[in-house]
Amino acid sequence: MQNSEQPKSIIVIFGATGDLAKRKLFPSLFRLFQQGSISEQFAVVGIGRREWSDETLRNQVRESIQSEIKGDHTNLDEFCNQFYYKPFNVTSQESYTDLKDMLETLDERYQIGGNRIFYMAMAPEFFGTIAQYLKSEGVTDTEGWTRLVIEKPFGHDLPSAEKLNSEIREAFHEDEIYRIDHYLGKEMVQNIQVIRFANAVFEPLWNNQHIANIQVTSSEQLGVEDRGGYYENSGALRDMVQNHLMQMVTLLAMEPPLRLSTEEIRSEKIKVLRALRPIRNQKVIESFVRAQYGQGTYKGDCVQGYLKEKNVSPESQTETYVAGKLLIDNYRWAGVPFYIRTGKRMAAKSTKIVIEFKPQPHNLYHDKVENNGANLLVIHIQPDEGMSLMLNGKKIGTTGDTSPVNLNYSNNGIDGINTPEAYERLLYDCMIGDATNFAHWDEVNLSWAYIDAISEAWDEDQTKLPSYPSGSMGPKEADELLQADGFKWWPIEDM
Ligand SMILES: NC(=O)C1=CN([C@@H]2O[C@H](COP(=O)(O)OP(=O)(O)OC[C@H]3O[C@@H](n4cnc5c(N)ncnc54)[C@H](OP(=O)(O)O)[C@@H]3O)[C@@H](O)[C@H]2O)C=CC1
Ligand SMILES: O=C1O[C@H](COP(=O)(O)O)[C@@H](O)[C@H](O)[C@H]1O
Repeated sequence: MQNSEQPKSIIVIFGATGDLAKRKLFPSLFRLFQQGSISEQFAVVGIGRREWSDETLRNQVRESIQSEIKGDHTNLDEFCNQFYYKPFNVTSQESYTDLKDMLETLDERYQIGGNRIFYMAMAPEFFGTIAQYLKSEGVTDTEGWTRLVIEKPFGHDLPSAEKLNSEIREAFHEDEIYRIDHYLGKEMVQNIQVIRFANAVFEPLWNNQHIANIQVTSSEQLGVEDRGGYYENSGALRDMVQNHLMQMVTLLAMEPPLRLSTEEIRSEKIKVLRALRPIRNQKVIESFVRAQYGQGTYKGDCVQGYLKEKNVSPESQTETYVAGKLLIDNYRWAGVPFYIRTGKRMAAKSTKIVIEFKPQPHNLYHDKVENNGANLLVIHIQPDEGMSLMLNGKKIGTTGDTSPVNLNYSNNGIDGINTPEAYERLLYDCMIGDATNFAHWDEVNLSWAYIDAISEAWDEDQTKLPSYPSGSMGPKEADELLQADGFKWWPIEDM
């Protein structure tokens, strides 16, 4: 990645002693630094309660980079020396005055011009308090720009998201708020728009005349690991569907924006969410399947079911798997189901989008093959990145039969390097003030409204949660969801 603009700013990380900072933020900042994508006029201030010194934080940053980034570590010391640490409890108002003084000193030292990013890498219950103290104690009062980066989850449901939003809006304008959805930083998620809007062959077919259904799968092999406490209050619906899967659906379904500006793109995505057919009560039960992983296998080893995981109630009704059918009530998509599914402890770690085109009105080859293979466009989000187009060709030989042909394009080998980490792009976008790949409040609001109706129906439904064996692709109920419409899930493991 080569960026022409070299933004300068102080990045204040609330939660710098935590897991996210260590695994994602420090390595991403280092990559940007190494590429020259951020100017040398930057400083990072880490905050946590631990009584660390600047030196302790710098050592942590160094270790995190050495373990996360293989290869070139040139300029690592230079990079680490621009990190500073301030221990305080974020609920203590007085500490913000010291923070303000510290930032002013660093601003002067590195000639940053008052630009500040406040990154909330902490539990969400602190977001509102931090934002309010940043404002009341004058930390946001600078000559330059100030931006707030908010990690997920953005609320637990619509009312809590509204409350959080109104708290942070007292201190920051909407255009200063960057709500992270790390899927929006993934290479191939960003490529959805390009595939659609830069190819004359796809856009004319991108509608209910030609598309039979769209399937979005994001499966994981890992279980909840040590996040049982968080996951018990979340479940797959809130953890993955409300944000990542809904975002992918909006990108697939949106109309072409007037231009590629943040406002125009967001406006089209919001229209998709507004067009979602609302579902309640029995309709939820018919359109959405939830399930929990049971005992099974993971990479050949026997693993326990969800109910035996750490910090999980043995009676838990929390879903670790969701499959659902969304309908979008507009001219383009009337009658086209968007099927989504996500789960933990599934057969593969994979995120893929399959666009299944309608069959031709008449099969000229009916005397040789009853049905030609379906034409599929597959967008490979991860772990492999690329796309493939499943067509039909003539079977080699004299029979004249048709046979499937797979046109495959893979990003993976192109530059011989991995594509940038999602966090790397998103941090850079925030520094240059590009909010396109962050969620606007209206998107969050509309997706919570849709999700809340599902959780309400599930809360009232007394039926026992179906189980699926760890290492499988989910429960049979998810297959039945598509069979009822005459479709099937396309296998994602071997596409
Ligand atoms: N980890 C990940 O991969 C992902 C995390 N997220 C989100 O990012 C956020 C952070 O997650 P994660 O890093 O895993 O969490 P951790 O529990 O690892 O870290 C929490 C951080 O908050 C700090 N902290 C807690 N209470 C206070 C306080 N009162 N005052 C000051 N600092 C405090 C801790 O510092 P100390 O202990 O020193 O006080 C620590 O640095 C969460 O919102 C999570 O949902 C989102 C996606 C992925
Ligand atoms: O946001 C989350 O995403 C991860 C999956 O992310 P991916 O980039 O590895 O696909 C998921 O494991 C986690 O539960 C969820 O909070």
